[in-house]
Amino acid sequence: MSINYQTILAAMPKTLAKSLAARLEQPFYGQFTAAERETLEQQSGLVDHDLLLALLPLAAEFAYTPVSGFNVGAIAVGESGSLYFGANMELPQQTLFHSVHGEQSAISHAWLAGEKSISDIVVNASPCGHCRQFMNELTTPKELQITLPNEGSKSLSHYLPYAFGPKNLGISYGLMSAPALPLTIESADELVQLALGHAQASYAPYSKSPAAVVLETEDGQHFCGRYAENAAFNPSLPPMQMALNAMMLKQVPFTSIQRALLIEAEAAEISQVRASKSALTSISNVELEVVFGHQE
Ligand SMILES: O=c1ccn([C@H]2C[C@H](O)[C@@H](CO)O2)c(=O)[nH]1
Ligand SMILES: [Zn+2]
Repeated sequence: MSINYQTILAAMPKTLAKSLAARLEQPFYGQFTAAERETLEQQSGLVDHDLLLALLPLAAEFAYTPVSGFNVGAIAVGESGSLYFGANMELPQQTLFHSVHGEQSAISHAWLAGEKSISDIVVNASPCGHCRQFMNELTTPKELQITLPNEGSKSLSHYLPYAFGPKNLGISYGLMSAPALPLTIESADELVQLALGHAQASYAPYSKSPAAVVLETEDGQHFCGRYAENAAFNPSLPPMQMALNAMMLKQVPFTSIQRALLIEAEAAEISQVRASKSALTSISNVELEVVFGHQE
């Protein structure tokens, strides 16, 4: 997991490569603030979607694809104007449903960074049906713009007509804009408290089963994943996948995990325990710790 920036920069427009090279001398974790985006625009002469499209090869470099070797890069624009990279992730020797798509990765990146909505998704391949359905959970299908290299910008409604979504199941809010879920745990363990906050912020309007994962590395870094449910159920993104994807975006090897914690609600409708264990065992020997909270 280490990116060879030189090769990527060499294939980019010269003005952008120069501007990026200066920025990449600092640590870079697939995120540009609105101010950094403006600097890139000014220095490269590429604006709006042209800049985002030109950045996609860099986003795709973050992918981990031991099965397909097909790297998808995506960029989500948050309401703050910040840019969030996303890339697809496959787990080695695992059934394919553990995979995270590039679009899901960019959206969860923005969500974990505190964004409440997304205006644009720019991606280097046409979003698959699963991703269109995942994005429809954001409940802004008319406003959400999808931009592809040769297709310009079109709304999600264009890509997903006759959509099935939260409203069909009586839910009026959506992913990134949902009320917090009630969950309590009495514990002085900092990792438990961190995971608890993410479980309360997780999105589970259909199963009412909040869940979050925190992965701790040997050098004390924490990577969090919140459960992101979907009205069509199968495109739901499990918390373990989101946490592993956060590690991937920061280019931290999975072998550095020293603690893995899952929090969910006692006696909840559904459980993430077995799926989380099965995902974790494909990349780590660490035993999953499970802590149950109480839903009031
Ligand atoms: O919209 C799409 C379509 C596919 N993929 C990924 C999933 C898998 O890792 C690889 C091959 O399908 O590409 C995405 O990330 N987004
Ligand atoms: Zn997809």
